[in-house]
Amino acid sequence: MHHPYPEVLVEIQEVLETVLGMQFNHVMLNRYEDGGVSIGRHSDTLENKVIASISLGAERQFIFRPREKSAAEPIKLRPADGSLLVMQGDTQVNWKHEIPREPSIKRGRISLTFRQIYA
Ligand SMILES: O=C(O)CCC(=O)C(=O)O
Ligand SMILES: [Fe+2]
Repeated sequence: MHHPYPEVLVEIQEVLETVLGMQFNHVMLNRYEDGGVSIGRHSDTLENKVIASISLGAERQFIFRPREKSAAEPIKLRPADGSLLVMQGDTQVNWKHEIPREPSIKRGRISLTFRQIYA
C-alpha cells in the first residue's frame, strides 16, 4: 500500500533517520489491543534490510530465538514504552522473533515499524 505519511510519522521518521544515519521508505503500524493479541514466531523477509520498531504503550515480551537449534539461548526483551528496537544485518537470517500472548496484560501496545525495503 502506498500512501503519503501523516505529518507525525514524517517527524518521527526524520528523528530516526538522524539518529541511525539511514533512510526509511516504509512504515507499518501493529496494534496489540491487549495481551491476548500476539505475533507468532517468524523472520521478516530479506527485503526488509532494516526494521526499526518503536514501542508505545504496554510492555510486551519480545523473544528472539536462533533459527539453528542450540546455536544460542533465546533472547527475551521487554521493550519499554517509547523505546527503539532495531533489527538489521543478519538478524532475519539467524533469528526468529515473536511476541507471545500475555493474557494478564490489559493495556494495548502499538509498534511503529519503520523499514528500509528494497525490492
Ligand atoms: O510489534 C513489533 O515490535 C514487531 C512486530 C513484527 O515482528 C513485525 O511487524 O514484523
Ligand atoms: Fe517481524
